[in-house]
Amino acid sequence: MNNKIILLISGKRKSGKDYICEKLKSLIGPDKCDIIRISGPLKAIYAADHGLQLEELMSDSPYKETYRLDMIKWSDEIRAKNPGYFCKAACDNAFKKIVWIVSDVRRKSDIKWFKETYGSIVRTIRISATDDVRRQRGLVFKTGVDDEESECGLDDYKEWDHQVSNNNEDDCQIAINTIISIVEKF
Ligand SMILES: Nc1ncnc2c1ncn2[C@@H]1O[C@H](COP(=O)(O)OP(=O)(O)OP(=O)(O)O)[C@@H](O)[C@H]1O
Repeated sequence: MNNKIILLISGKRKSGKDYICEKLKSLIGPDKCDIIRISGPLKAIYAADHGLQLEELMSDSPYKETYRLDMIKWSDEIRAKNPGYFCKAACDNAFKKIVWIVSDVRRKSDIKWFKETYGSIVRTIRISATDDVRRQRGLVFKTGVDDEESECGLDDYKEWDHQVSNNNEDDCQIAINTIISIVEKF
């Protein structure tokens, strides 16, 4: 089954990327749609390289935070040599579905790789929420995370196909409707 559309989702921490992506997947249907995380194989490769437990790295445990900074540095070194390395690994490992939702697009090089690889079926979507709302959802600013490329690399990107807000349930519903109508056009 070939992809008909690939949605690249970007947003700051706690903007609600996972929340919206999970809703989209259940509305479109898991038989037609899957969520891809570029950080999925990244964490698996990092864990294997460093003798760590992948399950703990993937969960929301304090353990994950301990390695977050080092993982960013390590992956930046790999990306410097091959910018699409982790994007390709994520796609290679993904189930073939009509709709792929890539839920953690963080860099201009991620968008470039997807557009070069998949062309016109790629749509870019930026989700935003105010700083207050993000803090209410548990965001605590971390130097070395929130001021790094992995978090800020797309702040000045201007070519989003669609931009949606997710400050509350009403916003979320509008965002979902907007994205579903994009998918239905394909
Ligand atoms: N529209 C919404 N209504 C209610 N709760 C929401 C909404 N959007 C997100 N949340 C909640 O806010 C928290 C953060 O959302 P989520 O994990 O989806 O953000 P994220 O952008 O994926 O964050 P991170 O980049 O840190 O993984 C979660 O607890 C989620 O349930």
